[in-house]
Amino acid sequence: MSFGLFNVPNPVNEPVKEYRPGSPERESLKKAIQSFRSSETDVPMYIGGKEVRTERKLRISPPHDHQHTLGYFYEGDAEHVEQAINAALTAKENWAALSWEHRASIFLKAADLIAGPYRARINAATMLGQSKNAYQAEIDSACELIDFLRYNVFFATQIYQQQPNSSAGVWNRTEYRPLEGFVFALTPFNFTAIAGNLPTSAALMGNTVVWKPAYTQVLAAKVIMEVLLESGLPEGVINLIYVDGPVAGDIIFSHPDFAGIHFTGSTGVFQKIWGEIGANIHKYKSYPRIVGETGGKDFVLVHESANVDEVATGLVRGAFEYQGQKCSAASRAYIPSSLWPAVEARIKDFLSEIKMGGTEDFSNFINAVIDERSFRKITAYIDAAKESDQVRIVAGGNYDGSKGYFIEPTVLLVNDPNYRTMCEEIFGPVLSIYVYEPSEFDTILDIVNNTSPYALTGSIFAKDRYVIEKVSKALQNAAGNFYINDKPTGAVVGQQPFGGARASGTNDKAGSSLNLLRWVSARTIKETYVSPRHFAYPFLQED
Ligand SMILES: NC(=O)c1ccc[n+]([C@@H]2O[C@H](COP(=O)([O-])OP(=O)(O)OC[C@H]3O[C@@H](n4cnc5c(N)ncnc54)[C@H](O)[C@@H]3O)[C@@H](O)[C@H]2O)c1
Ligand SMILES: N[C@@H](CCC=O)C(=O)O
Repeated sequence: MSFGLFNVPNPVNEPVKEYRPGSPERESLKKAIQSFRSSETDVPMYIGGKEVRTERKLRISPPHDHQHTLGYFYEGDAEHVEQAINAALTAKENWAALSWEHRASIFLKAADLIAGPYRARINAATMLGQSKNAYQAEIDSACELIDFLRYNVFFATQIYQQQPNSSAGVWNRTEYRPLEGFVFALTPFNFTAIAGNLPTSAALMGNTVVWKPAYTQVLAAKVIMEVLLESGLPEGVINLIYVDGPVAGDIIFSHPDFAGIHFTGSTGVFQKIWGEIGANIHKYKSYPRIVGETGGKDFVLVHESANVDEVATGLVRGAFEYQGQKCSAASRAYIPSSLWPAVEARIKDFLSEIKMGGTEDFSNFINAVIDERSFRKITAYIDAAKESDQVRIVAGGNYDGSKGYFIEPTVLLVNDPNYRTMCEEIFGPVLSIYVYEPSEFDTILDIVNNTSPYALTGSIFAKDRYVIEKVSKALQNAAGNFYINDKPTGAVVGQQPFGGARASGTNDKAGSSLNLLRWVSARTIKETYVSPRHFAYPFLQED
């Protein structure tokens, strides 16, 4: 019960710490890394507030040092999926009835815990478990997750404040109920912030959740759960299970109380899930909300008026930060022949300065790709490019999976703008470049627009304002996040709401009120103060 219309603290983006040598944040991060490396972390499932362990213990290892054991997690089966659904449904009534400010307080506290006492621990878990360097981990698992938690509370209040007009004698109200049933959060390996945001955004709006992360992200997922429990999240509100995706899907997508899926991952998996939900539609009590942000083939279009250093920097950061394992990564670039020799030289300069290795050595910019499956998939593209007479390897091209899954940042120059690495999502450190004649610029716009089924992110580098406007219009549907004179990655919560269209997802913009709206079902209430007491209209009376 609330006796006040409360204002929430105004959110501001969490400042990114720099981890310079000698800084206190660097020291505490190194200690947290050492602590994870020197012991084996036990990673149970969390169902109905209880830690659940099974006979099936699976090893967790750093992608950059796959022989080392960081700990073990416990794989569940169909029974654990059922238990998690039941726990979510049991918790639903009390959670949905809790005043919004108390729900909000739990997530605001979680943000403060990550900003403070858990910062080093969640960053270290992400660095070791997902092979992200300190700076990339700080941006993701600390700052972006903190921002999601704080901004979502603010956006929730904006939604609750949206109320209808009322004419005389009437009070109209809208209440934003949680969905009936439970929400399934299915999260990817590459962003700890996304893993945290997908279950918590739905829970903030009063839903209860079954959360299944990627197996390669469970170490940081455990830290998220520790934070939520310390924040006072009641049992059963978010239930974290480690179950094979299709096993979980079979049960969840045929359950009558399935109310929605909050998904981030590959396009293929999302399309399969959408098909399953469609086939089962008659089984559900409500039409489930389907929210999915998926793959990309993100472009950088360079005009001859662009600055070479800005282009080369945007390409190297955009393509190779976190080994290119960002849905937003610059993976195809179109460069005018007039600029290409200078851009090529600058990219090679930059790449010669880049070091590759484990995340424990803070001087490494490039670390390992996530697992052996990804390593094989990415290196198969590189091997095929080496064999092809349509491709010249401009930089990189070497790899070594013996200690960790290391792949050099690789730049391919292709002579066909439809060569497969210009069209398909590789999700690794591979950038493909097509060099065009400046006179062909309009043709290139069509090619950028039509080469891939995706429409996630893209950017234009140009100084000519007429060109910038022309490209912005021509590529209006080619990207959900469009950048001018910047790399196509690095969206910040509250500043660049994130998501793509076409095959890249439902574009429900994580980190905005648009996303939170998907987790509520509005009820309109009309109250009439003096109700009519007879059916007849006044005009029926005789003159
Ligand atoms: N658009 C975005 O905002 C965004 C952000 C991050 C990642 N991504 C995309 O995610 C992908 C990389 O992440 P990933 O490799 O973890 O993705 P993925 O699709 O392999 O896995 C995502 C989740 O789905 C589960 N899953 C896999 N197959 C399943 C099935 N058949 N049924 C049910 N669940 C299943 C996985 O276990 C994981 O939890 C890339 O394609 C990337 O572009 C998109
Ligand atoms: N939001 C992130 C990408 C998340 C996908 O992997 C960015 O904008 O770079």
